[in-house]
Amino acid sequence: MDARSFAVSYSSPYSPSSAFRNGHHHPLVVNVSSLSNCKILSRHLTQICPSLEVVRMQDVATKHNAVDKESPVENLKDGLFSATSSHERSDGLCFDYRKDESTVSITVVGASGDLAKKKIFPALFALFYEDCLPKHFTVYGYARSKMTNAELRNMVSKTLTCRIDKRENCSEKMEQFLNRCFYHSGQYDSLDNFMELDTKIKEHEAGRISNRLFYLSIPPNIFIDAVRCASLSASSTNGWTRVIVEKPFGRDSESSAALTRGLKKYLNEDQIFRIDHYLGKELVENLSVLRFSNLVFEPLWSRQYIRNVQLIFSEDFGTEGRGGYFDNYGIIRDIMQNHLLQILALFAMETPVSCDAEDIRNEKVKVLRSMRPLQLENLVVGQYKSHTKGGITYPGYTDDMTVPKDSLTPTFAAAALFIDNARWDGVPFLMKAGKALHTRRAEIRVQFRHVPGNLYNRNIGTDLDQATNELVIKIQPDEAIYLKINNKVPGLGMRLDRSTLNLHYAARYSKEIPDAYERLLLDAIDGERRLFIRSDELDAAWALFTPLLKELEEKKIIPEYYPYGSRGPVGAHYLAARYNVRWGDLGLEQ
Ligand SMILES: NC(=O)C1=CN([C@@H]2O[C@H](COP(=O)(O)OP(=O)(O)OC[C@H]3O[C@@H](n4cnc5c(N)ncnc54)[C@H](OP(=O)(O)O)[C@@H]3O)[C@@H](O)[C@H]2O)C=CC1
Ligand SMILES: O=C1O[C@H](COP(=O)(O)O)[C@@H](O)[C@H](O)[C@H]1O
Repeated sequence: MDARSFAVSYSSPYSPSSAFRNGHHHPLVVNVSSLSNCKILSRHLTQICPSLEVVRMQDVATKHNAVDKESPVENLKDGLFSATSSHERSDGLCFDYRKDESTVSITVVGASGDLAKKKIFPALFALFYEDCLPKHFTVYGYARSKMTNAELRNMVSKTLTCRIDKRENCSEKMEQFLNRCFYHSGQYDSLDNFMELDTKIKEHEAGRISNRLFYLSIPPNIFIDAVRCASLSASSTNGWTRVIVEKPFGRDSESSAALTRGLKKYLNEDQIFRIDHYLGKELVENLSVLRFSNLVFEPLWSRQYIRNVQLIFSEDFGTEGRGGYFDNYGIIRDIMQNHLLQILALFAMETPVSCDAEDIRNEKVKVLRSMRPLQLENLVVGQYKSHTKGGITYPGYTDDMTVPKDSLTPTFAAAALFIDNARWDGVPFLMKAGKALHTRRAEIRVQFRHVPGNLYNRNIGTDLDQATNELVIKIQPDEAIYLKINNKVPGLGMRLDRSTLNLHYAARYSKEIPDAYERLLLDAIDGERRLFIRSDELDAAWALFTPLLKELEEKKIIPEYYPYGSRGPVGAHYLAARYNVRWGDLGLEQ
């Protein structure tokens, strides 16, 4: 940061406009107390001066020595950002100051792989298309495969799509994006190869402040090698360096702790962004909004009114090509211990002090630590077998060439979990996750208690369960939030039926819903950690599943076989019935 910068402490009475109107032709460097203040101020600034570029400088001053020692910004901490504009306006509100503009270099480690092609490059392009990426950004693909820049661009171009609702300038934008993508071939454990990458990155940084994001899109056995080399040979010397780590974060408490120890040899906890892409899904992000910004839900959100909660994940395809990875993990580690448990924690946590990452993650950890470790008697496991339907034969799990023929790895699991705290005592949280089932969906179902002394019991019939309210949060596909209520059928008689108050996203919002990876990548670039998993959360999550996973493997529990494309093992119904629960996704009306 240049010595001509000046600092202003942001508190609510401060008006950013005064600083501009005073005619300062310097970068405005503002110390704000929190990320949300930072965002509010940033909005104010850009309203006053639309051509202004606001750049967060988080971590710059504190972590590295590159800040000019004479600079008044030397001691500023989190929330620091600078504002610069490239266009001077005639009213003098804006100024031209480019020297301290920062760059963001995003390296996709494992760029030749499935996730990079399917999710990461398309998400980066979508962010670019929406003008969400910083002005000076560059993307690097890194992997062992030999490729030229042109070959990487060609590979990436095949998976880029534009928003359906905004197709203008699509091919032009794609070309601009691809021109910012470069490839470097190297080994994941080579300090020299990462040094070469560093040289390339520096060329593009052209002396600006350097911020670097590494996305580890590689198998977990090489995470530490890659982090060691990236950190020692290619981390930023004057800006931030962050690493997005993909799951799996180990396969039990011990291996997860070892991975964390390995990562922390080279990184601080706040440089590690453990991704759980379900946290980036629109309806999962909306869960807290639904609970904490609507008076009608939060008072009902406890054992007093809620009978059970169901977290359901189902896919209508098998492991298809990922059997080698999957067989070492199974559905409990692949979906339950992370995606479904994260949703459960958000669903059940107490009101956080604020929306700041640490406040939310503190509450999630408390929920996880209040849970009983999963017991074998509360678990049903299944594995899909081959099935022929309509002349087509669908393969069984062990038909996959990469899966051992005698594999007992579960591709389906149903579990009953309990939170032993005052709010949720005795409420079963039922999870169900499976591959090769009859449908693809992810949803949360909240079944409420019966209405005490219901005046209308006579008009409902004998099945009271069918008449209780159910709130469904449909995460995917076809996002929706709907509440099942009882309603009088219009007419002279008094007959009740089940109706639905439905917030169907496609009907309500014309804007296309961004992919989870877009939100998460943007957050990682912004240094927003709210949707990433902290190490103590991870430890608490593994503590719930590790003893059971060991028992399953030691006892060689045989899964219940279910046909490809079916509704899964019947054992899941018995498990639910033990807690007087009926799975909400299997009824006639869903
Ligand atoms: N694919 C998906 O849908 C999802 C993936 N993930 C996680 O994301 C990460 C990446 O996944 P994905 O892209 O599917 O992985 P891939 O198996 O496609 O591997 C990515 C790249 O890593 C390199 N690689 C693969 N195996 C090895 C090896 N044994 N030793 C060294 N390098 C290797 C290859 O690049 P090269 O040979 O060119 O070096 C490959 O292109 C994994 O951790 C995975 O668990 C998480 C959620 C979903
Ligand atoms: O993490 C994973 O998620 C996918 C499902 O993600 P979705 O966003 O398509 O619902 C799953 O297929 C995969 O097995 C798992 O590793």
